[in-house]
Amino acid sequence: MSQEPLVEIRDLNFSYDTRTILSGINIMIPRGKVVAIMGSSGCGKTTTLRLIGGQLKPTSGDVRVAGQVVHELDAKQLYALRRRMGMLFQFGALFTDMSVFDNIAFQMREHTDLPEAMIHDLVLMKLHAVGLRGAHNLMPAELSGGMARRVALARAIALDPMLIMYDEPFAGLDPISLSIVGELIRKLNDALGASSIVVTHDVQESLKIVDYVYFVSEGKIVAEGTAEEIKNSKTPYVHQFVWGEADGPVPFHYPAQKAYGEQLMEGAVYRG
Ligand SMILES: Nc1ncnc2c1ncn2[C@@H]1O[C@H](COP(=O)(O)OP(=O)(O)OP(=O)(O)O)[C@@H](O)[C@H]1O
Repeated sequence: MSQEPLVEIRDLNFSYDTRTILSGINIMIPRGKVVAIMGSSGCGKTTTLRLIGGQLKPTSGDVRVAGQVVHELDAKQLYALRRRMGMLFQFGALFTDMSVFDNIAFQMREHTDLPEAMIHDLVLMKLHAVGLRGAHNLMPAELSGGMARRVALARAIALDPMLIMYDEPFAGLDPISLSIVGELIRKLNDALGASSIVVTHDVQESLKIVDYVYFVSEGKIVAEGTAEEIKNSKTPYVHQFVWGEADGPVPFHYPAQKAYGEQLMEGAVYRG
């Protein structure tokens, strides 16, 4: 992709203590585009989002957002940058003791000096954008899973962010809600003129709405391309992931110590 980048990740390495999570990652998110980061559980997708948001610092390499190196910002600059990022956390995570209205107004009250009358209108506009204007008085417990996710989307765009990050936006949704949420991700991105990053396992749903995909496996980018290129990819890992095959480069079994009996048979256990 040759467009102007909003997010640029260069030669990024990240470890928790001695455990390497990401190695040599290069990702570019152009302005106006929706980009997916896909890969199996534990491959480092959420970690990548946390590095972009500045909650974690790289071991080496850097993440630039709107031209700024995130880990070089001081607390005030980082706060200002985060204000321009919207985030949908895994499972939406609404505040359960606040109404739908207050969940969305929360961001505006925290980060702006807008008068309450204007916040009121803006909240209703955001809810209208996700088709839930009529639900503003409900509590999260009164929402279906799909509605709750849409409220979380409205909250993620409360401050008109330039970058929206979605961590598993499709998890646990029925097929209809899934496609509504997918279409909203695309529609909200384009209406705001923002860029979006969608971290997901859900290949089929995201291929319908994204411009570009990065595949991460064991902390490295193993494939990338447009949705069309990914669908037609012959790369074994991508093929296995896209078509949900049990056999392929991704092992079915998590690497385990051999059972005691197996070790005995191989003479691997010393019996003194
Ligand atoms: N605070 C932490 N300390 C140590 N290891 C961690 C910490 N947080 C995450 N990890 C490990 O880092 C690896 C990557 O985690 P991450 O959450 O980025 O994966 P993921 O690709 O988002 O997975 P999933 O799709 O299951 O959410 C995992 O093996 C996880 O166990």
